[in-house]
Amino acid sequence: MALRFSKMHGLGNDFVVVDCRGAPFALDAAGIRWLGDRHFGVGFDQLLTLEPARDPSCRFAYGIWNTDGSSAGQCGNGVRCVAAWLARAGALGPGMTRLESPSGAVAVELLGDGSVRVDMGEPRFAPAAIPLDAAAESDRYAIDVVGREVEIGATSMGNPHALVEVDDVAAAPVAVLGPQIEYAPAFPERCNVGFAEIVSRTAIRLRVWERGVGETLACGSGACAAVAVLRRRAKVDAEVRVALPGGELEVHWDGPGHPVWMRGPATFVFDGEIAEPATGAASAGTTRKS
Ligand SMILES: N[C@H](CCC[C@H](N)C(=O)O)C(=O)O
Repeated sequence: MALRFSKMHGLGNDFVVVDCRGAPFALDAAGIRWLGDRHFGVGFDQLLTLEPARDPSCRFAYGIWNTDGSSAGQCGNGVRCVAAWLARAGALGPGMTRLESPSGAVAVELLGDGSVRVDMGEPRFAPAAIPLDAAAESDRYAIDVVGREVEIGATSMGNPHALVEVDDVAAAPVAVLGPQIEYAPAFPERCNVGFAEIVSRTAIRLRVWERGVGETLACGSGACAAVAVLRRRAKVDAEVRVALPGGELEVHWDGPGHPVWMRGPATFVFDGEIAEPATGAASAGTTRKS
């Protein structure tokens, strides 16, 4: 059966969006890996499935899957695309709307310039909430990464994030240290890994190694996590421009007791449909991935 989808992106963090409001998504993890394969399938950083809400305070729900077939609790660039997709379908009007992410409700608002503002909820710093294996909550942790100590900050935006401060983000060892921290024993559910260069109290540069994906051109929850960790260290102000390889996000956090606000674009690329390959062909296309 043909699978209909929309290809979208938020600052080059790209998505396949599938409308599952009428019928549940049919692909298993191997099928998701095939769909996410840029050579044998469509290709995406995340698959987003639009679903009926279970929480009565939310209009719709969305599911998030990484290219390795694993699921994620939050996706900041993705939720902006979900909102834009629903608005194009006539299902979302103006004003704030609550949407149900796998880790709870977020609120979205489509702005007149086509950008989307999102209440991403409060960052959670308690180690158990991240989850991070640490004796006590701190704004710095020294974790063991393949036999040496690396200093990180950590928080949950509904998904786990580690943050490494660097002097020069262009030279940061993202492809080496990213996967090593993603799989460090201190993170029992692995983590997304941000590398942040502080430019000023209102601007940072950020690259993110995403759990289950690799380095992406942008990571919305990663941008929120970076600002939360750096603000907790009193290194940035409440309003921060986050420059990612794919473009810029505005992030605002007033501190404990307040949600993190994120604003950025949501872009349609094309609508399409693809036939599922016969069994075997799908897995053949994914064996090259670890
Ligand atoms: N691209 C997403 C984050 C995906 C997170 C995912 N890789 C995970 O396993 O948590 C964003 O814009 O926030």
